[in-house]
Amino acid sequence: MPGLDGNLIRQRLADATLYLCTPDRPDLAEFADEALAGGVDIIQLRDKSLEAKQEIEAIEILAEATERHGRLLAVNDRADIAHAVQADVLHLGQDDLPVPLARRIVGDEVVIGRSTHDVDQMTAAAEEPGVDYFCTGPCWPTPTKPGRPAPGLDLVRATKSERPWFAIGGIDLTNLREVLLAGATRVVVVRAITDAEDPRKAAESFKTELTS
Ligand SMILES: Cc1ncc(COP(=O)(O)OP(=O)(O)O)c(N)n1
Ligand SMILES: Cc1nc(C(=O)O)sc1CCOP(=O)(O)O
Ligand SMILES: [Mg+2]
Repeated sequence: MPGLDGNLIRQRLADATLYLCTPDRPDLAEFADEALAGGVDIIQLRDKSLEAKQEIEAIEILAEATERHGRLLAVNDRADIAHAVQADVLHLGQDDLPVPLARRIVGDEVVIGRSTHDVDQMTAAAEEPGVDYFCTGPCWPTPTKPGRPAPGLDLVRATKSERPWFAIGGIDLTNLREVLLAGATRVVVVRAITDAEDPRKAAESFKTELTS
């Protein structure tokens, strides 16, 4: 099955407001289905404990769900896996593959995103050729990324870009308003949906606030 056309991927990215990263879990198919039904626009398998074979198996579960819901599938860190599974999105942090090298592997159709943690990184990601979107964070220190210092909402306030960008880190339904007031219009979350008793309802609540 061929991957999605790059223009369609970029259109979906432009419209995306809610991005979910999830580890593998026993109920991954059902969880992804609920989160996507609730309005998650992009879903990424983020699980550092998996070997490549298990990672691909989990990504294939997400691929089935994102295709059915017409949403985007993201792969973290691994350009080779993103290419092999025909993912829509590859996400790269500051210590991951340089963007030009990743582009050689995934080609031009796939959207590439970057993590940024200070104003210099954010400014670079807003300009760097080959970057389609970037994230700024963490907004608050988060156990999901232990040891990563949080630039906080000051970085969100400093961010201005024509490129789509997402705030990340420690965001939940109790502080989402603050993130939006600081200037973000898109967010990435992990625990706020992965730990929710009802992931569909949690995603719906995010979407309601993000789109109102
Ligand atoms: C959408 C999104 N934003 C940020 C990250 C973090 O990337 P990175 O800094 O490379 O850290 P790891 O996730 O690889 O631990 C992300 N994965 N996705
Ligand atoms: C994976 C990740 N990257 C971050 C960054 O700042 O780049 S913060 C983060 C974890 C976000 O998890 P939660 O929503 O559970 O706080
Ligand atoms: Mg990474």
